[in-house]
Amino acid sequence: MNIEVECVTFSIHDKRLIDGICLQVKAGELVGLIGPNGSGKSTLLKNMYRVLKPDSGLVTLDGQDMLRMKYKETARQMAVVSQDAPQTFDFSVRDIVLMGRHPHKKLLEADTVVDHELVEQALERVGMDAQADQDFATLSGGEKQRVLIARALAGQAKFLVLDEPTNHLDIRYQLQILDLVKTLRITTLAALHDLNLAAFYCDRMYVLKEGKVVASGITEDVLQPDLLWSVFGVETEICIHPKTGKPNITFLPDSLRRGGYP
Ligand SMILES: Nc1ncnc2c1ncn2[C@@H]1O[C@H](COP(=O)(O)OP(=O)(O)OP(=O)(O)O)[C@@H](O)[C@H]1O
Repeated sequence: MNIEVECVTFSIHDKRLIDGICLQVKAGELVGLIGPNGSGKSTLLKNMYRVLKPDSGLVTLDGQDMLRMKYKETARQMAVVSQDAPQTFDFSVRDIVLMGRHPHKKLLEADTVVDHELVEQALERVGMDAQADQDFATLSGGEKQRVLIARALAGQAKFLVLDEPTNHLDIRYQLQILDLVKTLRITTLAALHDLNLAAFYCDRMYVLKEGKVVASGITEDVLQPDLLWSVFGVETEICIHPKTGKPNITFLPDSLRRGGYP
C-alpha cells in the first residue's frame, strides 16, 4: 500500500499546527517522523487517521482519497497505535486484541475460528499470550503498548500508524516491537523520539519543526549534526556504527562544553 499526504494544512483557533506538509510512504517502507516536542507529529498523524480533518490538502491510500472512504474501510486498511492507551473497564487482553477484527465484520456478526486464531498468533508475536485473560486496565504501560500492537496485527491492516510506539517499553521490547514491524514489512509511518532507534530501523525519515517538514530522505543523509542542532538545539557526533552500518548518534550536553559538572 502507498500512502501520500499532499500539502496538508491544519489549524486550531487560527494557530497553524500543520503547514503544507507533503510526505509519502511507499509499500513496505518503515518511515520515521521525527521532531521536537510540539512540532506537529501527532497532529499530522491524527489528520491521517481521521481524528482530525485537514483544512486543505489530501491524504490518499493507493491513490484513493481517504476522506471519501467509509470509516470502516479506513479502519480495515489502517491500524493505529497511539501514545494514549484506551481507558477501558472489564476488557481482557484477548478482548482488546479481538477488537482488531471488528472492521472486518458486519454488525453483530459472530467471531469465527479464524478471528480467534489471528488473535492468538498476534498475542504470541508480541509476547503477551501468557496474559491473554488478564484485565487490560491492570497492565503496565509497556504491556498495554504491546497489546495494542497485537490488535493492529490481528486486524491485518496494510498500513500501520505508530505514534511513539515504544514510549513505555523497556529496551528489549523497544527492539522487539520495531524488529517485528520491520520483519512484517507492513507499510508503516512511525513518530519516534529515540533518534538512534529511528536511525537503525527507518528506511527514510521526515523531520518536522513548527508544523513543517524541514528535511527528508534516507536516514544516513538526514541525520547530520547541523540539522540536529538546528532542529533540536543539541550538539551531536554521528558515526556509522561498524556493526549496524547505521548512523550512531552521541549527544553532547551543554555541560560538556562548559567542562563538566562543578
Ligand atoms: N487541541 C489543541 N488546541 C491547541 N493547540 C493544540 C491542540 N492540539 C495540539 N496543539 C498544539 O499543537 C502543537 C503540536 O502538537 P503535537 O502533539 O502534534 O506535537 P508532537 O510533535 O506530537 O509533540 P510531542 O513530541 O511532545 O508528542 C503543540 O504546540 C500543541 O500544543
